[in-house]
Amino acid sequence: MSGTVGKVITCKAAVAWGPKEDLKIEQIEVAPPKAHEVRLKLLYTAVCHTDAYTLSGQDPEGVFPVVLGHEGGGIVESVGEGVTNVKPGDHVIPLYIPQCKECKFCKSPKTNLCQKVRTTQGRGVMPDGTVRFSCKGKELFHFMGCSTFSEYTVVADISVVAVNPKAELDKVCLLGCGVSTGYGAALNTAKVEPGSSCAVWGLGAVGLAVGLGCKAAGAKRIIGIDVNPAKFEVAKNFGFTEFVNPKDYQKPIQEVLVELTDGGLDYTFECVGNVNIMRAALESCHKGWGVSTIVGVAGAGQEISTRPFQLVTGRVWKGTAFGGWKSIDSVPKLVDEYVNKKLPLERFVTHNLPFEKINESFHLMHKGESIRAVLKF
Ligand SMILES: NC(=O)C1=CN([C@@H]2O[C@H](COP(=O)(O)OP(=O)(O)OC[C@H]3O[C@@H](n4cnc5c(N)ncnc54)[C@H](O)[C@@H]3O)[C@@H](O)[C@H]2O)C=CC1
Ligand SMILES: N[C@@H](CCC(=O)N[C@@H](CSC=O)C(=O)NCC(=O)O)C(=O)O
Ligand SMILES: [Zn+2]
Ligand SMILES: [Zn+2]
Repeated sequence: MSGTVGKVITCKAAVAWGPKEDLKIEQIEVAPPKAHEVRLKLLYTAVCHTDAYTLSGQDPEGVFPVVLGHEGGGIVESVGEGVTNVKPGDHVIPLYIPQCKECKFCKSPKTNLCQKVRTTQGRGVMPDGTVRFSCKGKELFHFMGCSTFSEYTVVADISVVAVNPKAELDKVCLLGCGVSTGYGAALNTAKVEPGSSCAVWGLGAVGLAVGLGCKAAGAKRIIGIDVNPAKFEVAKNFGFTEFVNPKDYQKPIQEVLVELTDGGLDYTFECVGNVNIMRAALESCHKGWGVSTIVGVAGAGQEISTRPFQLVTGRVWKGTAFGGWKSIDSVPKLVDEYVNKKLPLERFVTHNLPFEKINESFHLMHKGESIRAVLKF
């Protein structure tokens, strides 16, 4: 049995003390897991745009001080009473959408949005309403049920899954959010069909993973749209067949795309988090059957709009969270897809950095220079 079991662990974490501030590397205390909780030692984490969104102060659920992070890979250090799904030593991925298998959402095949701990998770606390982190005498909030920007974290047992130990954690950590989300948006939410035409706004990790999903589904045309043309060369490696930069056109991008595709696309995806692009993506869809999927997360107070006629005439507006994957059932299968060389996670890793350089990872993302920077503890 490990010498840390049942004890408070002091370790390194990147603390967000307030919105818009750089994260600060601090020594924090991590309490032992309570019943139905698991304490993990994270080995790797990456930064998703949603971490930056919450840090920007635009997230209505954002609370500070907080330990952000939700794309991670690690090893179970200890488990609380009643935990049966994982054990110390297991290689695991924390899950921001849990799967309790008991709530009505879990029992429905129509959704992956388990609601068992959603309320407490949104308030930044564990299911019993308390936190496991402290620093300099102050309590720190949890984030998205994961808080992977810490060497050790505590999560609910339904928010963690064991994966094939042969899979490198510095790659499969990406399945905790961005890659799974984009891939599933195409396969599960939109259900892209063979021979179809697709367009994806935002060629970050999420949008590039949509490209892989569209390709896996047999799409014929996959158009990548970004205002940073440096993304186009990279995206050729993710199934994209052609590219459009909205800055190259005077007219609305939906008009450009409808002309380019003989009346519109079969499937479009918004992976930026901009409500004007969400509208353009819907209006770029083909009359009668085009499906537009919102993946990006828009800031507090933002609303989408379009003429209802767009829907009356057969376009469909959808959205996806974690690509529609029921997390505990699906993440181990996605890990196996990586191990079997079907899902090329290594293509998303543009930088490997020590954990202490986490602020650089945010800067690289904002400058459009990284797809994912994987941080090593
Ligand atoms: N629904 C869900 O479950 C999830 C949603 N997200 C959201 O997906 C979005 C993308 O996340 P990441 O790929 O991590 O971000 P990222 O920052 O790596 O990529 C965003 C891309 O959008 C491009 N972009 C920015 N403005 C644009 C514009 N006006 N037109 C076209 N392209 C533009 C950027 O150049 C960049 O390539 C974020 O909003 C994030 O919060 C992320 C993960 C899960
Ligand atoms: N807290 C935000 C909502 C943020 C959001 O939409 N999150 C996505 C995941 S983004 C991952 O990187 C999501 O899955 N949402 C489902 C959920 O139940 O939160 C707000 O309050 O607007
Ligand atoms: Zn559930
Ligand atoms: Zn994310």
